[in-house]
Amino acid sequence: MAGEAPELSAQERAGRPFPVSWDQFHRDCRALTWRLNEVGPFHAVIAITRGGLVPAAIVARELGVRVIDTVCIASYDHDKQGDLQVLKGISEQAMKLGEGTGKGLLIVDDLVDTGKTGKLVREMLPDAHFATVYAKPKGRPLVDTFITEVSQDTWIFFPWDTALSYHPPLRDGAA
Ligand SMILES: O=P(O)(O)OC[C@H]1O[C@H](OP(=O)(O)OP(=O)(O)O)[C@H](O)[C@@H]1O
Ligand code: HPA
Ligand SMILES: [Mg+2]
Repeated sequence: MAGEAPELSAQERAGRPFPVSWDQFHRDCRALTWRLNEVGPFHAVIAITRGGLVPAAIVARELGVRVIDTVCIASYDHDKQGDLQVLKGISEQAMKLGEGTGKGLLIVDDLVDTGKTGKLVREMLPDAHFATVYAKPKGRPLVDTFITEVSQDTWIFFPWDTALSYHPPLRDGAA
């Protein structure tokens, strides 16, 4: 409709940028593993793709878990969330390892934001342990273990989505 304000993306609504470097991400994943080590052992890691693949690899390496499965979900088109689409479910083998309910399985994702993705996976594996590296308040109640909470109006920029670029100085003309 004419004159109607354009819909803001999640990133535009999220005023604060929170850039994360590879180093920082690796450190945060290791910190997550320290906590998870007290909860396990786990039979398998279930990565929520695609963002969960990176922390899942690091966590599985640290915990000595060699069985890694994926649940493939698409929801955000860049930074706008649409309907959740399950492109691939959990494998029969991993389901068996989790006794059909996810017992002894570790679900890993990079973050929870609204919690919609996490909720869907929890419904598939109600007894699994759900871990994320970062959590925003709306999604936080869904997560069993996480490392850093950021405010709901923060947008996390992951190292695989970003590149080094010039940043102008804060003060005009200081360049
Ligand atoms: O808590 P929510 O509001 O559901 O958002 C969190 C999910 O959104 C992102 O994934 P995305 O759907 O962008 O896909 P990707 O992992 O392939 O980037 C992120 O990796 C989480 O999986
Ligand atoms: N950063 C990157 N991807 C996301 C976020 C975020 O803050 N929220 C949902 N998907
Ligand atoms: Mg994701």
